[in-house]
Amino acid sequence: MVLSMYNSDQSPPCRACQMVLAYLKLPVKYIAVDTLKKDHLTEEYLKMNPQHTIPMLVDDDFILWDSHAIASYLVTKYGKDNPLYPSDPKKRAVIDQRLHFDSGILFPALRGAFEPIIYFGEKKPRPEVLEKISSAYDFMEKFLTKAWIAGDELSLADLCCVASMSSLNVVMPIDTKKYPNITAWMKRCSELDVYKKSNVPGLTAFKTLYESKL
Ligand SMILES: N[C@@H](CCC(=O)N[C@@H](CS)C(=O)NCC(=O)O)C(=O)O
Repeated sequence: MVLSMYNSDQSPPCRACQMVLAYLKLPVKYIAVDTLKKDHLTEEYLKMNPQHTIPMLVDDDFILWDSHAIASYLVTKYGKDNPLYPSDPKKRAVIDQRLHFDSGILFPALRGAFEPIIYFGEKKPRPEVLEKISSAYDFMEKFLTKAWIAGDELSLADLCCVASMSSLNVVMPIDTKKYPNITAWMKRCSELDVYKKSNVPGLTAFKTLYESKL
């Protein structure tokens, strides 16, 4: 097995995969992709991933993109029966639902906020974007009735959602009084070794970049 991942530490979906790789203690070679320099739009990259997104995993001759697909592939292939992504159909289904929530709600809200600022010179997030973030926070608060986003155990869904949520917190700080469940969950996540090792450095770089453009 030779794993490589096309990566940028600032990218929340890349950080989610980094946390999964670190959790499973898998050796990986990171290949830096600078989207500001359009590294992801080269002919060579597009041949591998026509959707030109990062993260992209290469496992020998197998190529896979999308952080959620990568995260579940890694546990299914290399972390058999790991509680991060249990094989019990109902437990797995709830985790999948939260992963789709990240993919369909959290990350699009984040992307809608940071792209116009980082890439297109806008100076503050648009009001409709802030409304989407606020609605995403409302959903998260309701989901978080247990310690972790999919129940009593830490799962892939926590690692993916916290990469997005910690970045959304840069764009629109989470109101600790209005969102006590989110606040407690974010604290729990921030105490994980993988969060400290694989989310904090990229999150700090994302914050610095985002704030430099305001
Ligand atoms: N749903 C995808 C989103 C990936 C994504 O959009 N990544 C951004 C960086 S944070 C990217 O690749 N942007 C460049 C592009 O889409 O062309 C995932 O979870 O991997």
